[in-house]
Amino acid sequence: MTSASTGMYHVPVLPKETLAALALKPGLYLDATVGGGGHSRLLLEAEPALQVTAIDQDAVAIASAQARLASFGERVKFWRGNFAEFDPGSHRFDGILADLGVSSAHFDQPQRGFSFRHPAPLDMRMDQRQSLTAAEIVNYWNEVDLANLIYTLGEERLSRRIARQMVAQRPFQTTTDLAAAIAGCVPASYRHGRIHPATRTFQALRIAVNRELDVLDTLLQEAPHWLKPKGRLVIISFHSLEDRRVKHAFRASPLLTVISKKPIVAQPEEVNTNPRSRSAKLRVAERLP
Ligand SMILES: C[S@@+](CC[C@H](N)C(=O)[O-])C[C@H]1O[C@@H](n2cnc3c(N)ncnc32)[C@H](O)[C@@H]1O
Repeated sequence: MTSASTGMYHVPVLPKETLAALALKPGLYLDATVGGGGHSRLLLEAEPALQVTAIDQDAVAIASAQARLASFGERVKFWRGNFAEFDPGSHRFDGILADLGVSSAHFDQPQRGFSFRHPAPLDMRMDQRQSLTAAEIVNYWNEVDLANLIYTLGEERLSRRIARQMVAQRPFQTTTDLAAAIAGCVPASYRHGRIHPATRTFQALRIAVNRELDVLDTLLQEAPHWLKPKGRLVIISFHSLEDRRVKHAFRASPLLTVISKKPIVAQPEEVNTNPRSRSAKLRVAERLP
């Protein structure tokens, strides 16, 4: 699907696995990360007596999902904001889905600054109402804090060297300038590796700008309370920092029983057609009766 209004498109990962994990039935579901509406659409099509509350903090994503899900009318309600700040009021859900992180649509909008393949301001905010941007971190944080950030959130072993280079060459205006500086300070073997040498640093910046681990912790704490008895909580994550948190929170929650002992991953056919699925890990838990 390409939405005429926004051009946003997102192929949902683990589609069959997500539907199975949610154990769909007539009722109310929460899509905490509606994005382009791919997963919500699958849910709405699979079960005609199902309704969805759809959340996204990104205005472009909400507009795109509204266009994509328009045909379902009143069966979908939208809320723009961070899932960590969502208040369900008196509603309780039969299932909650969170497909974490950024969507391919974010990378398809070069001006948002998520990609180092196109020159753009160092932005990286999913919610453009917030004030912290990647430019502020890159241009104002001290070297030690930058190195720690790149090491912990990017799992980048050359974090110190990259931080030193960033401080020496700043201020940076654009994504491509920053990526070139990083590529220029790493050994040649690293430059010719499987991924671009700036990939992990960009991941770290994005996670920090959007406080992705903090808001995930809040969601993992709150979401079990938003479920009906036997309601399902399904989280799809894309790196080990997130997956570890999901695993531990599910185990530690007195309200949940773990359904997936091991994370569910994509089949080779899906990885071949949707590269984003390669690192997807789905975990599912159920609210105790
Ligand atoms: C991977 S995409 C979801 C794609 C969606 N499942 C689909 O099939 O189209 C993640 C979306 O969640 C949003 N998002 C990420 N973290 C969020 C948060 N803490 N609160 C609200 N929305 C968030 C992003 O803006 C993005 O649009």
